[in-house]
Amino acid sequence: MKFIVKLFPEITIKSKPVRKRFIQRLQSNLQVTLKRIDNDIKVRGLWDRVEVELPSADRALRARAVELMCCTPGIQHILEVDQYPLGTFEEVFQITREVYAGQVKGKTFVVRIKRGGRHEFKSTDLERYIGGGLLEHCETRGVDLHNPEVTVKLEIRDQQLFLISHQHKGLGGYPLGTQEDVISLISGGFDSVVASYMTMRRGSKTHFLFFNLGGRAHEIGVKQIALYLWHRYGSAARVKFISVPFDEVVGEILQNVHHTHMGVILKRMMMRAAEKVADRMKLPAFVTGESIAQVSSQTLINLQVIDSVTSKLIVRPLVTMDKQDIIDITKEIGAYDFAKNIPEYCGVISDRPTTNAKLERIEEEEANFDFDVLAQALENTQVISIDKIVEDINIHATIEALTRVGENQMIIDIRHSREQERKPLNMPKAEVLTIPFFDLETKFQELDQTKEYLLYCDKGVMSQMHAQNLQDKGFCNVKVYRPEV
Ligand SMILES: Nc1ncnc2c1ncn2[C@@H]1O[C@H](COP(=O)(O)OP(=O)(O)OP(=O)(O)O)[C@@H](O)[C@H]1O
Repeated sequence: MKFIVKLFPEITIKSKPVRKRFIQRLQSNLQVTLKRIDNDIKVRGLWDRVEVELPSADRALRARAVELMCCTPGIQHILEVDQYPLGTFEEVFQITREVYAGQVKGKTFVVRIKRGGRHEFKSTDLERYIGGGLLEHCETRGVDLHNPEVTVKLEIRDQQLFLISHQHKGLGGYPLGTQEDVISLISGGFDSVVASYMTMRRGSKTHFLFFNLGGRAHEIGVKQIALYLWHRYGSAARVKFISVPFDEVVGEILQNVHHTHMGVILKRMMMRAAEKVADRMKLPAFVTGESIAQVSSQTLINLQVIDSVTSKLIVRPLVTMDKQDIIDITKEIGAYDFAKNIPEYCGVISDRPTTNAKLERIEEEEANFDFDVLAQALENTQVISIDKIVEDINIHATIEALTRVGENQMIIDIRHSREQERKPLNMPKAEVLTIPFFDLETKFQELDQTKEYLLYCDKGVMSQMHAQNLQDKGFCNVKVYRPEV
């Protein structure tokens, strides 16, 4: 089973050495991720494409490989290809008919052939032959050269015939690692999640920097979402998750800064800290999810005052985007339910925040701020490799995790319904409720509170976060269920 991976068109207009480097990177990214699903998958980078060959035609393997390639930056589309030795026109037609008969029935169609190498026929001759055959044998609605419902695609390279049976849309963008690394300031909300995704898609290894304003449950939630993004779109390269405890910085701001300036000053503190982190990692830029006027503090004047605190480049991929478009992207990339579920944790909720920050005034306010508090927060920064997040959360878990279900206990499977269908939790002896994590908080209150509930998810990360969250809200009858593996 073979795939032809077509490059994102912007790669093909690069100079020769740059294009070569990008193709090599795409090849190695695909190698890293595809080998995880089957060690015998072969990936070959060529001048105008990357070829991927699976060791078998197993359907599950094929589906996983397609899903993985569809989430890999740098790919325009993925062609699923069957390969045959090039025979006579009649043989080529018979093969084409076998693959396409069902697809062209009742539809208008066109045959398109791409040919490379020397042959004694023209592509148009073969297109006509096959088109005539399909017309005669397949109950089509006829040929339409301009707006066909189905395009029958063949490629001939030397003495090989490639028949494209399916086409999948790729992610576009540049192969991960072809652009400089960046650090994304991630709060777990819609905006920073989409901003992080956009820099990954554009080819930058994207590290995550989180300022913890809201305690352990917030941190687990943000780790979960960062892990999701990395796993799905960026796992060809390892990145860091950096967490800075910012509660005392917020406390210092609350005590010593006038309320109208708190928001801007908090962001300036974040930028100062981000600069130090970026310096340590020798990186030139960080990323935020701000967009003009989305909230009253995100005016151009305020953003300029925020920027002036650092010499690093602040990349704002969403700067002119509408909120609804941003939310739509989270749905497309599968991050909507995660982001929606992250509560607003910002402790610095300004009453009538300034929309017109003056640098002088901000600096006056900041003169009252004890910068040792910021230095201490930076001292306490934690850096972990993103692939160690699950381990880390489990090591530091504060909620008791049980391996068995006892009397008066019920399991709540909090996974997304997609996951529940894919891998049902089969426990005939226990009572299992299914409440996806995004409905949990509201539905939990309606449950019989004389019982104890054990939350279950795939890796034990979501269940820790939500159990913690419910306990913080005063529900003591909640624990985690983690079966032994
Ligand atoms: N706790 C945090 N940790 C890391 N970055 C943060 C944090 N809070 C805010 N940011 C960064 O600042 C940006 C603007 O945050 P703000 O809270 O003003 O807006 P927002 O629209 O709520 O953002 P988001 O939807 O990303 O939470 C965020 O997109 C993010 O990049």
